[in-house]
Amino acid sequence: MTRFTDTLWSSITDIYQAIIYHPFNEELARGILPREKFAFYMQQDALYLADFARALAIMAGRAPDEAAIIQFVRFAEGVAVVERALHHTYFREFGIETPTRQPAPACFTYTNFLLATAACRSYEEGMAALLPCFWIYREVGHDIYRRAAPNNPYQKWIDTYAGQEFDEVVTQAIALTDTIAEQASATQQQRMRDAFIYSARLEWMFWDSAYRLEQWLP
Ligand SMILES: Cc1ncc(CO)c(N)n1
Ligand SMILES: Cc1ncsc1CCO
Repeated sequence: MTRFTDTLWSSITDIYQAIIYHPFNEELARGILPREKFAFYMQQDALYLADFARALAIMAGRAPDEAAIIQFVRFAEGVAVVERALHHTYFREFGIETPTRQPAPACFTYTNFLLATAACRSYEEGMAALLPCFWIYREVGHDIYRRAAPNNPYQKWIDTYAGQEFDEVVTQAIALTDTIAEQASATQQQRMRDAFIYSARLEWMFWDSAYRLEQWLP
């Protein structure tokens, strides 16, 4: 049986390919991504994850039953744990004492899309907007893990997203999305598809932004 989420994934295969072959991820896998670009990415990602956790917490407040409330609260907690472990390790390594407080355009666009969707659109759309954050990172993590150069300076990042723990969380997020979609109207399902695609595009933009060390103009 084809799950709703299978059709979501099929709709972003071109975006996913663009992500996998983006020079940021190619160079990260080969261990030759300039440290400056990874540091930029990490700083933006710290801002991103804080808002991602907020969006998950909003969804917890909107969830229709206890099981879903607990799921979203756990997701939010997991994000905070990863944020602390991963980012603080790399910040120490890069000698970053005060991480930036200024989101670059791609981060700003993405986090505000997630927060606005979680808060103001339907619960179904909120779920669909949040799903690529989980799912794309698992696939990218696995893909990079398979082709990663030995002694990769970014191995800890790769292991986080290629690991079993993250895999289990992502499987739960996909299952929850299918449960929500089963009860959704055709109109809501279409809105879920749209939200999923927007987030997938914004994922690509986030990596592209880091690769270009994107700044506000003006
Ligand atoms: C931009 C972005 N999307 C998704 C994840 C995975 O949670 C992350 N760390 N950063
Ligand atoms: C999606 C995601 N990103 C970092 S941790 C995590 C799972 C939170 O439980």
